[in-house]
Amino acid sequence: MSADPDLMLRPAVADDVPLLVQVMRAAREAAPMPDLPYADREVGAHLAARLSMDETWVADDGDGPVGFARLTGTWLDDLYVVPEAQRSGVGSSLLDLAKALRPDGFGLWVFSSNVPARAFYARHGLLELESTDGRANDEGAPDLRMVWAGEQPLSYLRAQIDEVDDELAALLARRTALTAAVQEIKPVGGPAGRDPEREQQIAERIAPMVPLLPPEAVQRIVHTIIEASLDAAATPGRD
Ligand SMILES: O=C(O)C(=O)C[C@]1(C(=O)O)C=C[C@@H](O)C=C1
Repeated sequence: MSADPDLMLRPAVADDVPLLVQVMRAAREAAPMPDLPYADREVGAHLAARLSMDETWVADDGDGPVGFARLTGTWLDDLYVVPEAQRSGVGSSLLDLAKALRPDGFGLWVFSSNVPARAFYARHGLLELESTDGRANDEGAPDLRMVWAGEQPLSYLRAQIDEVDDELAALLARRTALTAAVQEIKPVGGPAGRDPEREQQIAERIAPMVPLLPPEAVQRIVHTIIEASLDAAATPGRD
């Protein structure tokens, strides 16, 4: 649907903050997501403090804010539209603005339960890249990281792959060192003398944490890592 012709997108000012708190609260209460775990005063103080650090944009229909978006350098941290103005193009206008302001792409977190918001972002070309059990967010509710991969999506996604590969390399280094340490106290005699039962337990324990891979694939990866680590531990002068 096309947006209200009177709709204006403008940078937020300090006077907007109390109304933005109301927009956020109304939007959250109407959506299938956890309640906001803060008082209005705390939300207002946070938004006010972020005004000078982030880019906060208000969607104003002439009678005041009906939605707003808050962008950091790489995240769309808030995008809220009051229930009465939803499905009228306000959210799309704010999201299009975010894309124009961050042509290299951005990420956002959405609660897994918020199926309408996930569908809205998917319709606008965002990808779901990661899910969590919610332990790390203030609401303790499962969430998803979605990204808009920007105008050069291959570059954006490759940069994300490089970041994850750095983490994988660090984990691989730690794990290889642990396999070598176990060999010091309980030699299995190199790749030939492995403990298949223990390796099976490891693969079965972690497979559910990698739902996008079949359990057999996780098992192959675990075995490959252990084999290579045992090889390295048995090869003098590698470290
Ligand atoms: O847990 C052990 O007994 C180990 O030797 C460690 C380890 C591993 O790296 O996880 C290595 C070889 C065995 O086949 C099983 C597991």
